[in-house]
Amino acid sequence: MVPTIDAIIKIGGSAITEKDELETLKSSALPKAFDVIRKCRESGATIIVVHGAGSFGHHHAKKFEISKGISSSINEEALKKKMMGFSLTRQSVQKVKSSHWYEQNIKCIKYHCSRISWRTNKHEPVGWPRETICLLLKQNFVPVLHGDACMDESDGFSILSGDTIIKTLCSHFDVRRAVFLTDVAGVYDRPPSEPDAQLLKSIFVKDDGTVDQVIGTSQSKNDVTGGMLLKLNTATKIVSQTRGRCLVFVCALDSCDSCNIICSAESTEADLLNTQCTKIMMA
Ligand SMILES: Nc1ncnc2c1ncn2[C@@H]1O[C@H](COP(=O)(O)OP(=O)(O)OP(=O)(O)O)[C@@H](O)[C@H]1O
Ligand SMILES: C=C(C)CCOP(=O)(O)O
Repeated sequence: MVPTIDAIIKIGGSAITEKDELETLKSSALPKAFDVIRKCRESGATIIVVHGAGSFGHHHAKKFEISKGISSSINEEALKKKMMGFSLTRQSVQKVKSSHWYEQNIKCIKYHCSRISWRTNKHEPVGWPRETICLLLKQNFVPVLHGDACMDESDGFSILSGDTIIKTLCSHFDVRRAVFLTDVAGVYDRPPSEPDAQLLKSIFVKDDGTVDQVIGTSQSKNDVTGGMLLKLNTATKIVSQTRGRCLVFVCALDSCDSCNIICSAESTEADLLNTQCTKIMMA
């Protein structure tokens, strides 16, 4: 049986870390994330949490070019360096401390995206721990997952983003909402740092999976998973592959609307009119 998930929540690396500073958490952000998760649980929602890596993971992955995989002509010295980079990337992601998650009394289990549990081929997941996630949900735990450096069947190594994990979960489970919590209010028509950037309240996905709006994006200099562009591609794929059954939202972690967006079961257009977020849905 396909489990129904009320919401998959991405706690973005931009929201919980300083992406330009190596391995730096935003001290006030994790409590906010736990607050959101706790409130969703109190509302009775079945949720899965995926956290981003931010300044944990991306820096090492970039330095050692992990997402380029292992070239067939690589020499022994370069291979050694690559393997060290793979290991450092994975160790770095683990530093977004496991203990934080279960100390919060939310019944979360952080499930590491280990080499064995998630495998990719050409950077797309081909093996993942479906049964374990189903078992955690059945036992009323909140599975907490994250992206990582993974083994790739074609390229040796790959970088698997939490956003891609969410896309995979949405194509195998009956997910009603995917909510990306970041450090900005939603998707803007251009990078929010640019003058006159406008928040887009809605993005409509056409039958062919494309969107009409022209959206300019940028990404942090250390980002190896594509920044807002990957998020937008992921969001449109989720909406089109579920034929709009799963709604996607992008919203700020510190928005007072985030719990409403995640938990209110059937919030209407009108309910969301005054919320600061972007809703991505079928045209
Ligand atoms: N058009 C845009 N609309 C909104 N944000 C944008 C846009 N272009 C660039 N950005 C930047 O994208 C960032 C959010 O995307 P990012 O990929 O960093 O999210 P994340 O999921 O929080 O990060 P991570 O991948 O580390 O988990 C914001 O900090 C914002 O400045
Ligand atoms: C960079 C790594 C290790 C993967 C995490 O990707 P994210 O979820 O896009 O932050």
